[in-house]
Amino acid sequence: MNVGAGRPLRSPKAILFDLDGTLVDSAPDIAAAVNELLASRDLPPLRLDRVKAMIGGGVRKLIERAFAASGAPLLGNALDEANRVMAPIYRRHLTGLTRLMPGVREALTHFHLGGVSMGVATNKPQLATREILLHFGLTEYFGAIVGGDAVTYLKPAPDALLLALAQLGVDPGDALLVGDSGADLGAARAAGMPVILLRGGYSHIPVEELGADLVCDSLFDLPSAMQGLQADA
Ligand SMILES: O=C(O)COP(=O)(O)O
Ligand SMILES: [Mg+2]
Repeated sequence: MNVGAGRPLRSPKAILFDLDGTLVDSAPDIAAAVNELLASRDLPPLRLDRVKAMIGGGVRKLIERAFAASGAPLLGNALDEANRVMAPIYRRHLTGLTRLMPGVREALTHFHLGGVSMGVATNKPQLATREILLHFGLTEYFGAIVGGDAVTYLKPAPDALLLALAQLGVDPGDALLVGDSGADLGAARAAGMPVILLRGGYSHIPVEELGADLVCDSLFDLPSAMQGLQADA
């Protein structure tokens, strides 16, 4: 565990959540969007597990990885153009196949009742993020919702986390990030926040190997895992 991480890990003033792979299992919708884009270029579909490993770096990075994996890498203007074509496709595949990750409502209710401020900091575009949270009736839990297009640099840069915390009025040292990937880990470290990573998300590296302050099986376990931390941790 990181020095100084103990108190905000046990009783943070604010918790920021990643979206894809943390609050929602959105990979089936994202794969549907990617495969529709690939089909429009006469390329065969990618399997869900392959697309999962491409999620977490924003939509442009997803497209870049998908075309590279399909043997048709895109660079510069061609990637920009594919990104433009993807935008309306992506918006049609936000909630049809997407489900909440286990324990989301329980964890959000728990922290809400405990007076903890909450926000979302994701590399997914802002409007898509809002639409998904609205679909699942979760918007009201969050005092800040920051998407990847609301900041200059995506996670692992700290920008989205710092903007969300500024909106919540909480210092990074009093807050905690819950995520599923190396991008989340990097962003939290750059922002000076402790980080809990969940198993079962979209990290292509086992989360135990990423160096988080704590690793949990799911959001079901999060409150008890936090309470179980030693007072002097
Ligand atoms: O759009 C993505 O790459 C997913 O973003 P997230 O894991 O930061 O929510
Ligand atoms: Mg994620």
